[in-house]
Amino acid sequence: MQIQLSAVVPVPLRERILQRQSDIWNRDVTFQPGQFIKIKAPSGTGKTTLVHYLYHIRYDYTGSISVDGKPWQDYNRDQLSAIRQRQVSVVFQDLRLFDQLSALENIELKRVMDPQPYYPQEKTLEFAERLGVTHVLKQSGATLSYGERQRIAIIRALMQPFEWLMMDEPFSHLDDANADKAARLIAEECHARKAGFILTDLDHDQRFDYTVSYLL
Ligand SMILES: Nc1ncnc2c1ncn2[C@@H]1O[C@H](COP(=O)(O)OP(=O)(O)OP(=O)(O)O)[C@@H](O)[C@H]1O
Repeated sequence: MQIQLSAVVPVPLRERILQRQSDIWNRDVTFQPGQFIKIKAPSGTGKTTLVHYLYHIRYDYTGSISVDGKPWQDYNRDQLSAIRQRQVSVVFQDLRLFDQLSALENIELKRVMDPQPYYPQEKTLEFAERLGVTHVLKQSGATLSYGERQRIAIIRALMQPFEWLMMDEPFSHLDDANADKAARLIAEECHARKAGFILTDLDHDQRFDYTVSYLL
């Protein structure tokens, strides 16, 4: 799945963005299948905005974003839902866990609604063990620490099929050892599926072997 950005400029940020250099905003950029893409973005330059545009849950921009040659706007609701079920997985900066569900239920929610789940439930337990969150699986989302929430959201994203995995500052509340463990797992899963990976971060993340690095 190829993603093409053509002269994308967020409407609310137009003035600010056009005053500075960016490798992404107002440029023509193509993300090729399987690429590992680093997007370094100083605070407030629109990192989260970009991830929302790429997942097509926000559309207040000029220019266009095309997926396999077709603008996001031309996909209907069923097609978008199928893409989010099987082709694009995301970890938002605000993680979007349900407070009233347990950590395990949060991970399982999307998988159990999938008629052809990509992985069996045992995989959740294996990933939780690898990321050191087995002991919190029964805890409610509301009681998890932020670092635990990040690891649960990462596991949830890995449990579904994807051709692109997008993560918005996924390690911001993890210490180096835990971030390294999560990065190893993410890289393994992306490579096994020949999937592309897009990571946005404030700094120069060095945990992945990136194909290309952009400044937002
Ligand atoms: N709908 C909107 N209307 C006006 N301004 C907005 C809107 N959405 C976002 N902004 C502004 O756009 C800028 C970029 O927001 P965004 O959340 O994408 O930043 P970010 O780069 O992810 O920042 P951070 O690193 O702080 O998370 C911010 O200054 C924000 O206040």
